[in-house]
Amino acid sequence: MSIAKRVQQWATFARQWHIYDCTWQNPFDSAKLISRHLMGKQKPIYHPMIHNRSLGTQHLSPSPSLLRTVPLYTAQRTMGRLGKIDPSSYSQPELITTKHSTLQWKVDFEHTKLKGSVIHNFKVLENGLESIILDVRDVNVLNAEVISGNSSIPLNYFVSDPVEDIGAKLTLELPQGTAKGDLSVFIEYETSSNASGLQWLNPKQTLGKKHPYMFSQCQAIHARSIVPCQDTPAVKFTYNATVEHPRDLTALMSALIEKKDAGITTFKQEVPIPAYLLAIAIGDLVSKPLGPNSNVWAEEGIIDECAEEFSQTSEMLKAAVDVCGPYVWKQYDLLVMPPSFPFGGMENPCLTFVTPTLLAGDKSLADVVAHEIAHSWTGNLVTNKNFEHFWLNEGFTVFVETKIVGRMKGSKEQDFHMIRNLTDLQECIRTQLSNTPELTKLVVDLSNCGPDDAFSSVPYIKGSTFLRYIEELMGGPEVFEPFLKSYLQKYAYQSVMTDDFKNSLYDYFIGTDKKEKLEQIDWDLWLTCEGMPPIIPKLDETLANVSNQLALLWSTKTTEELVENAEVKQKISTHQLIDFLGKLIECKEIKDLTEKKIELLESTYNLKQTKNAEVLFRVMRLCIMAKLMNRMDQIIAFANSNFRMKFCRPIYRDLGKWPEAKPIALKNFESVKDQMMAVCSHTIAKDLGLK
Ligand SMILES: CC/C=C\C/C=C\C[C@@H](O)/C=C/C=C/C=C\[C@@H](O)CCCC(=O)O
Ligand SMILES: [Zn+2]
Repeated sequence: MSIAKRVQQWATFARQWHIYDCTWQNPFDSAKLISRHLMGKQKPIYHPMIHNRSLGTQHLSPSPSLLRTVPLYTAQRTMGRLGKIDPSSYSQPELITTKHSTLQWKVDFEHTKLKGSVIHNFKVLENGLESIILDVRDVNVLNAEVISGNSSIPLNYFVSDPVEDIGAKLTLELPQGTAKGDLSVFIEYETSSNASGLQWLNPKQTLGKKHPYMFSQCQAIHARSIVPCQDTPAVKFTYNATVEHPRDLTALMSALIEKKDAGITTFKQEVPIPAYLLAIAIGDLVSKPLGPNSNVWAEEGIIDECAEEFSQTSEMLKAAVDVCGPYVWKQYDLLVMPPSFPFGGMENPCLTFVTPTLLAGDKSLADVVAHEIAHSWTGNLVTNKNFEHFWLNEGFTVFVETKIVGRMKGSKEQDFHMIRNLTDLQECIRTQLSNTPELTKLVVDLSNCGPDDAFSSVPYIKGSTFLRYIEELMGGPEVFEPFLKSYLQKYAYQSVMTDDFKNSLYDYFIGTDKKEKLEQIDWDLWLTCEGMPPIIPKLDETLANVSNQLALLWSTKTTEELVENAEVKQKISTHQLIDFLGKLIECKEIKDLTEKKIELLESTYNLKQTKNAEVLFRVMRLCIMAKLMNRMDQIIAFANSNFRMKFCRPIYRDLGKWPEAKPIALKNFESVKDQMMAVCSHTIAKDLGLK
């Protein structure tokens, strides 16, 4: 029987029986490998197995007769734990790692595709490596070659069936006897027109209305939709890129610009980065300086507003250097994105992407920039090895962000910043995570869950609360900040797991008089318990007392009583207003929550005029809580004004729980979902029960 026929037979058999090889490949690949083994062409290093989530894994001898005697188990999900190091990646960094990548892209706005190639310079870690496994998602691979001196040898390659949320596995078969050491591979490919990591806007969808726009968002695992790669943060590589684009547009990347020449821009990133930090944006963009080695980029219509809103960027950078040590990325630019950008900010190196919903007019939301600056150390320099340890990126970043706030505005503001975060965390655990309490753990299990579905504020806020607790325990910032610097220095340019942090904390303090304090940290409680942080450190509540008091008044008094109350008219800061509204939403019961009360709220705090998205978001949620059908146009207009998930997910979730409003929400979602990035439409569809 020919190999092809045998493979076909095995593929059918393996699909039916849910058989996978030991690295959780898909049935077709397993079939191919098993057949090669039976034909004597494959060393028996691949052990077919049957996986079942509740029964675990059954190892099998690769004999069809034996396989037939195994009872039929139905795998509930075909994902399983993909790689040894990273459950969200097929790649095998323990065998081979990417050192440098050279990207060559032609941006095709007409077909909404990137077309081109990548050369990966790998380091092979074992003699006799048989294949390279890369992650891909909806990518059309056209050719693959191994480069040897001035010539190249074509490679056999095959792409597996895709697995939901994860994408597919690209296997490049290496020549026999491939030795340890350097190896370069050229891959020619094009992206799909609906690559999950890219967003294409037609001119009408931009501010200027004249030119198209394209941008990427690769975190957590969407880099694989724009380039075949080891899409795991366990691997870090430098890169060069040459991008061919319409002449009248500006191309930017998460790198330094080397040269711009008539529609061709070249970039270099000399600091090793994980694939999720690859980023590109192309549009009709202009810039304004924010400081030495720092500019803000945006469409011309908003550039002055952006420069004003983010004018504290240089001061924030200085504070961050004071906390974390030298800045290694040379440039710190901001790019203010179109409103469909799904996050508040993304820490793409040299070029942070931020949402235009930060443009409040009073710099009150610019702390997101402090957060993204902090990532220059926590996340970008010291990186989580896989997304189960995402708190090492985000918890540390929020911790440093609050220190930047503290250095710029004092300790009362710093602690209020933390308290506000805790209000948001409580809301998130009560609503978004109510059906998935396992995702409220600090370290999560992503074996059967895509990172986008696990994303929440838990790693951010529970993580930073844990660090603040440890800081207090060890003796405060004077003692802890030198440790933080040493941890960042020790693991700079590397990827880490929670145990690396734990070990370095012990190594640092074990020989000091703080040794006994270490024993008090209940790691299990903090890392694996569900719910709110088990211990809330003592925080200065001066500023929070005002928002607490207002939430209490507005939730317990009638509208008539409030009209007479002088306390509700006291002057409060924008942050106190945001926290007060957030706490009001969290109240178990709000007395007399009527149109009249919301109108009084709006007139008392000038809410009708506000352009602050955080304020507007909370007012819209209160309108939904009050079931004000006459405000539906305003609610939908807010939900359509931007597709930042922090805002539109809760709005859709709230509407989904209000029977009269649900059909309106569903209809609106259907009409706008194609303008959203894939991650946003995917998660909202899940929240609404459409997936
Ligand atoms: C425990 C969670 C595991 C993995 C999640 C990792 C990534 C998920 C993915 O959906 C990407 C997240 C990107 C976040 C970027 C910026 C955030 O800091 C924004 C926070 C929300 C906001 O302000 O809009
Ligand atoms: Zn972050």
